[in-house]
Amino acid sequence: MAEDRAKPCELDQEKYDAGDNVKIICLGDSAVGKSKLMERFLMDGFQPQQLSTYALTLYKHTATVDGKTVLVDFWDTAGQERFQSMHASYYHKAHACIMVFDVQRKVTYKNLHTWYTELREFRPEIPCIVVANKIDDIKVTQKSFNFARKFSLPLYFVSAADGTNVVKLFNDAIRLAVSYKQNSQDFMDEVLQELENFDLEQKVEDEPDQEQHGAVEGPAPS
Ligand SMILES: Nc1nc2c(ncn2[C@@H]2O[C@H](COP(=O)(O)OP(=O)(O)OP(=O)(O)O)[C@@H](O)[C@H]2O)c(=O)[nH]1
Ligand SMILES: [Mg+2]
Repeated sequence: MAEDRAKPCELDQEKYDAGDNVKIICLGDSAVGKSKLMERFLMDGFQPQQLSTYALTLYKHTATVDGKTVLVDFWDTAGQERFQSMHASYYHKAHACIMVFDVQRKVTYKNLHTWYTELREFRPEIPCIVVANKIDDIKVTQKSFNFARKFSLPLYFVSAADGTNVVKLFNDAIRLAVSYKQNSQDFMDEVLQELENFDLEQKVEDEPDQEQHGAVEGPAPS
């Protein structure tokens, strides 16, 4: 097993052009739970392969979309906050992006702007899902996070710790990636529409009249 892990992974970008292979990248500050989310989803058969490049993990996954087998490469990285940006090759030929923040740390939410700006520099059109992770520990509502709405991005409330919405998140990300590769926006529209009516299942409901206030980024109490 140790031998497998030690093997460098072949970074052959050409393979992403082939057939039904898609590349999905994960962005977000350190410790928001990117790796834990991937591990949660891929637990029954994931194969992390350490690349020779530091701190980059490639998770291989096989999915079935509309009866067809799709090979998915999930790209995960660590410690970006030290460099504040990713190398261009990380974005190269990505078909979808999962952008994670930690609902317990506001700074990780604020930094979504930086991540999103960089993503769009390299990949202006790929589907991007915003992920509010760690909802197991805290009561949150959709209204608290306007970023996704502002950019018309789907927003998922998840927990890598208890598994809430993790399978849905990754399956939808895969479908979006495949859909993007096939040059169709249909599934993106479907997801956005579905999430418009998305209620935080069994989570706290806000009073209806708070809905119009939107953002919660008020000044910190002195
Ligand atoms: N309560 C709770 N803790 C979580 C959840 N997901 C991750 N964590 C914890 O958050 C910490 C960071 O998780 P990682 O998955 O390593 O974070 P990361 O985004 O991969 O961080 P880097 O690799 O440094 O970029 C760990 O201590 C996890 O146990 C979650 O859903 N709920
Ligand atoms: Mg990590």
